[in-house]
Amino acid sequence: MNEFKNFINGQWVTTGKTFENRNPVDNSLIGPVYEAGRAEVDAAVQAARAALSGPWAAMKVQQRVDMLHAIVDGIHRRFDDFLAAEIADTGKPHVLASHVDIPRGAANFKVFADLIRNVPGEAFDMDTPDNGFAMNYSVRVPRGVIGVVCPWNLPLLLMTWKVGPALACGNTVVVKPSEETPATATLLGEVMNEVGVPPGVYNVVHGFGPDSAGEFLTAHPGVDGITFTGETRTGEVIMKAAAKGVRPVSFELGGKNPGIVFADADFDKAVAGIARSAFENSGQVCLGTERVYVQRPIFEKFVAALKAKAESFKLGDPHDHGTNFGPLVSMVHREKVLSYYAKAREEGATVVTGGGVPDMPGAMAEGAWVQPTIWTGLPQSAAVIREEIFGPCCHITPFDTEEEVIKMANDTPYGLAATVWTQNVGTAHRLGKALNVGICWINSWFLRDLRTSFGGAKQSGIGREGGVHSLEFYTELRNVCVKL
Ligand SMILES: NC(=O)C1=CN([C@@H]2O[C@H](COP(=O)(O)OP(=O)(O)OC[C@H]3O[C@@H](n4cnc5c(N)ncnc54)[C@H](O)[C@@H]3O)[C@@H](O)[C@H]2O)C=CC1
Ligand SMILES: O=C(O)/C=C/C=C(\O)C(=O)O
Repeated sequence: MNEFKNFINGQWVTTGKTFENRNPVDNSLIGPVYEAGRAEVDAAVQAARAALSGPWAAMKVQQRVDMLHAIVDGIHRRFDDFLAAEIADTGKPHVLASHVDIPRGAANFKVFADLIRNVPGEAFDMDTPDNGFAMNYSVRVPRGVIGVVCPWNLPLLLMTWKVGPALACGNTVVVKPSEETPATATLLGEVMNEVGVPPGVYNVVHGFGPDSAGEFLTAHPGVDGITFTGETRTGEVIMKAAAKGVRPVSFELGGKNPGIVFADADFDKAVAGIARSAFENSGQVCLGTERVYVQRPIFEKFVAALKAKAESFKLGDPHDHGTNFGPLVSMVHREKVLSYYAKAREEGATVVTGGGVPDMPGAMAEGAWVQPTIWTGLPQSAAVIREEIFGPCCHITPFDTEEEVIKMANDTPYGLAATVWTQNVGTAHRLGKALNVGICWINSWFLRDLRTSFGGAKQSGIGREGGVHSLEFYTELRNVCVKL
């Protein structure tokens, strides 16, 4: 049995209180997690603050870059350990975790190590009233101690997406992984020690949100900035905590993302693309598609083709390389998703496929499984078209004109991502401009260049991360004006 300790100042810390980490494949116990109380969170923040003026601060940029590359190598060296930990915590299939989660966990350090060595500053000469001149130039300094609050859907990927740039910029971090997925953040602590990252630079505190480690961390006055991915309502609570002391936040929040398929799209690619965006990671991706709009001439054919895709997924043991569909993250989350499956039926949806719990063999019958599900026939006001479900399901609505579909796609408080399928270049560019989202994919989905901006419009987030945009949050930009 594994146990999951807090990682504070380079040391493994237990506490008097534990909670259970369970494997959603069969609801079996993975092991206990030591919940951090106020004292442990305080110790982690103090350690992170002390590390800001220790050997970490004294490192030249190139030394920090080398250290980040050592972390990349460390993750690759322990690839199988990370893979096993992520699969156990989430139930996600081997094929997904080995191609997406763990490689991206390493890449998130590499991209920011490369960036920080190459990023230019700004400089302005100016004339002065005494006929002299002055020179202005910018320097970027670390923001300080960063509180990193993470979700469970892509645990290593999303945590390192924040920790990578934070460390590249010279900050120190206190990470609060999701209570559902404590393993890979903990394992990363071992890598940090193995490669010689100074104590206090990377800390991990385990626990829940309210009245637990999440709240204690985000309310802690020693935290200089908070980066968070998760539900919009949680973002509101964290923002209130951050208001005390006027600490900046960077948020990537919920979504209700549209997928739009025009009649001129490459049909097979569009079906495969929407199948991925609706069902990958069992629909537990904030960028995923839960609202599909298909132009009327191909509507029936598209519904039938997506149904066939949904019914072709292989559910089963995530370690089996043929499995491409896993359970939801927990029994609690399954209750939420199944409540929407019931709501869709109550609201009069046509259930094209799925809508319930699959028949799983043996111990897997105890796991958090749901069927991939497709609905049609509901009005835009229906709950499953308006609210984030975060499950493997989508509703498909027909549309006639570009104007009509833009209106429907934008009719949501969210604005994270969209995926549009068309072969008409004009349509593609017009949609790219008209959809009120942070990320618009054309003829693709989740195609990530880590140098690009990433984040959400409206209630889907605050700020952008990725490439140089991450520097805006993880550094203070200082202007130095020298009168010459
Ligand atoms: N990437 C995304 O956009 C994600 C969205 N979700 C959505 O959120 C729903 C609920 O999932 P949860 O895991 O409960 O998301 P959540 O937003 O409640 O939790 C995310 C993280 O925030 C922490 N947290 C919760 N309340 C907090 C508080 N008051 N102060 C500080 N930290 C706090 C949690 O412990 C966890 O580490 C899902 O059903 C899904 O709809 C969930 C996970 C990821
Ligand atoms: O590629 C990324 O950086 C992030 C992808 C997915 C999410 O942010 C999410 O599901 O929350």
